[in-house]
Amino acid sequence: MIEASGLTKRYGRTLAVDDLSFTVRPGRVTGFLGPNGAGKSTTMRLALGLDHPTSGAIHINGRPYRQLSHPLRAVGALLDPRWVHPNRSARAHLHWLAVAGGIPTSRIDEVLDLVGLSAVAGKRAGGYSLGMSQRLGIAAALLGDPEVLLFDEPANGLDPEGIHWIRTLLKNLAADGRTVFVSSHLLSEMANTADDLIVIGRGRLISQTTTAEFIERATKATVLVRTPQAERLRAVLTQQGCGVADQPDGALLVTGATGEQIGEAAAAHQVVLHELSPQRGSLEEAFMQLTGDAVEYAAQPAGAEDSDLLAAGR
Ligand SMILES: Nc1ncnc2c1ncn2[C@@H]1O[C@H](COP(=O)(O)OP(=O)(O)OP(=O)(O)O)[C@@H](O)[C@H]1O
Repeated sequence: MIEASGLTKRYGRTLAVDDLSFTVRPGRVTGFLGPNGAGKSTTMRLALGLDHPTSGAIHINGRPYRQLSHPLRAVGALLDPRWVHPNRSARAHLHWLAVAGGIPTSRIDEVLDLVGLSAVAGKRAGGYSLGMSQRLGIAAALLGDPEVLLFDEPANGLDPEGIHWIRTLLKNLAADGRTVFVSSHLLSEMANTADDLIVIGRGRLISQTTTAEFIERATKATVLVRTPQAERLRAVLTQQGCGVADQPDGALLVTGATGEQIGEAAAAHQVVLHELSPQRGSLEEAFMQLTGDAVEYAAQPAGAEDSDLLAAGR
């Protein structure tokens, strides 16, 4: 369990984390979402005792990180995959961590196997790709077989097969009863993996819900209607309090009623329908609607990557 209460971190004039309160429960994957610069990494660093809150607190299993008696066995974290000494092999790096953390060295081969690095475990980490470094970082996080796991953007640098692998791993870790807290600036990545979502923007909490509720609430349901009697239907629906917007091709986009309700209203007023199709906003739209005003860095459209465009709320 991870609990933040009134967590605040100020760097000079920047309020990186602003009065955040949330709970991350065991047995579930919790996605920690927000555009670039929202304060996700800062929150994770505060959780791991790598920085001090300006005010408020973040506790792991009821205590601040620094007061945990066996921190490596209680919490595993992947923050920056590139912090490994470049001349050290994956095996040597994990050996060093195991000895320092009082973890049996027999665990090294288990975690190397788990992350698929056994074949390259003797090679120097400086030659690893970003994806391999991510896997080594995840191996290090799992070394102490911890109950609580924090991963900062774990899919960074992974290819599609690697992304699928990390999704399955996160779900399995949660199914074991662990607390799994994973940051990402991409909602699409989290929507398939996370059971719960904590969404922040400019350091503040925007929403904490289950992923299903978030999607349901944030995507505004609309119904696309085609009829040769558009004016008549518009009058009927407007009278019932629906929103009706004209589409360039003559169709109507209706809000405030389900397809069923629109169909029944049309039948009651003898309006012929040619099409009645419920629309669902995309997850990215939902995320952008929620975080659009909370964007720290607005990317330039020219040459910007998709992820930057998303983060910039475009
Ligand atoms: N050590 C620091 N000194 C000064 N400002 C900092 C420091 N660390 C973070 N910040 C600022 O705090 C804010 C939040 O940054 P943070 O890295 O936590 O966001 P993030 O959500 O993790 O973003 P990203 O997705 O880009 O990693 C940003 O404005 C950042 O510039």
